[in-house]
Amino acid sequence: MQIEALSLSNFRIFTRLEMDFPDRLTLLVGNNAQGKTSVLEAVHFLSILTSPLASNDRELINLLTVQDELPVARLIGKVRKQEKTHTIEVRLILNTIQNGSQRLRKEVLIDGVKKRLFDTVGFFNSVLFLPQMTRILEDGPDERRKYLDQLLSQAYPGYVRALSDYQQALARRNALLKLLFDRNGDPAQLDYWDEVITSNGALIIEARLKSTREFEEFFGQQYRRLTGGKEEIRMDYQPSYNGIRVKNGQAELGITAQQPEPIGYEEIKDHFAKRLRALQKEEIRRGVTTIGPHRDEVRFYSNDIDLAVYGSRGQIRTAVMAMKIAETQWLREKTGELPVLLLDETLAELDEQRREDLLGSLGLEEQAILTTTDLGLFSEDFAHTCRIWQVSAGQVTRLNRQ
Ligand SMILES: Nc1ncnc2c1ncn2[C@@H]1O[C@H](COP(=O)(O)OP(=O)(O)OP(=O)(O)O)[C@@H](O)[C@H]1O
Repeated sequence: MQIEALSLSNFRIFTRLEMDFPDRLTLLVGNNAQGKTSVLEAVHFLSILTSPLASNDRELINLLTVQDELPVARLIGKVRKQEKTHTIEVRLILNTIQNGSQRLRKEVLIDGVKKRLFDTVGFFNSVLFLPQMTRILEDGPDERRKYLDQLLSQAYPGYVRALSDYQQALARRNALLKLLFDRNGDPAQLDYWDEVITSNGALIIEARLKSTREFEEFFGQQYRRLTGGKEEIRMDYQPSYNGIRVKNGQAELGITAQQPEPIGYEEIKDHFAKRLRALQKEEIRRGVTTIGPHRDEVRFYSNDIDLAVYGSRGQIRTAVMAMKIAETQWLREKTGELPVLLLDETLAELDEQRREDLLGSLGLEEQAILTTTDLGLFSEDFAHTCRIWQVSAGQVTRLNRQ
């Protein structure tokens, strides 16, 4: 999998950008706040049609353009996949509706043909590493669920659709729970939404359980390698309907005793539905759905120590680096091709040995795009193997002939 060229208009700081990339290594050099990360963000956006850096897509539209009558940001990637070249075009269109408020519409075209968003996520694969991604391990369960969802959306067709249907149904079910409480209504009205929630929820949980187990192997190998064989990593997916709560890094028994983990779709759905029924009265009283994939947790343990609670800065940094390398390998297994690796300011965070390890393993097979404020972090030999672009105030200039 490769990206050959990128064209942006009105995306973030770029009113206009045209770039091309070689098969292997590209280095984006520039001072802070010039647009380097935004190039990586744009490439990754072509994979997952969302940005881990923005709370909503509107933020991605160039601020000056937002004043236009019909603001549009456009991203076009020429990508190579299974020996064929394709064009992915994404348009972010800010429509003003009757009451003056604005609504964002997202359109995707592959090779000039409009496609449904669900069908295009994961058409092109990339792995993005940002220094702030240590948050996946350090912050609350939301970050880890988001991480898993974005990873899985590239590998499992149908995952994004199940997630979107689940989220919509969840909002409707929560509204109905409140209504039933206020009006003392008939709880049988919940049956339809319970079916939608449990059928989509079971798909999501099944995919998450399965992929966590598969991914753990790749992750474990990389983590062992980066810690000189001293540390093991374990991932633990904890469905909320099992009633497990995690406190201070310890799994506690919650609403019910821990059930053996169901494995297949039917079993998960059945188990989830039973728990929902058992909790019905309580949920009507609280007006909220208390179990389901939106409340599930995934924990990471290094030598049985919960990294979110006890992980040192260095351990967490190493774990995230291992996680990203593992993602490329896991995605290769799922899709048959190596994804494009996007590394933002990665080297500044690493000690010299790890820096050399990483650079030594880069670009041998996959295509990688790296950013840096300091070209001095790279050896001359390494820099010679890269195409170097200078990024300055939303403009790019090619610095060498690579
Ligand atoms: N929607 C937008 N419209 C215009 N400018 C934006 C928009 N979103 C972000 N910016 C600007 O883009 C710049 C940040 O770009 P980016 O994060 O890509 O920089 P960078 O070169 O990676 O910097 P650093 O080295 O600090 O990470 C900032 O100046 C920011 O204000």
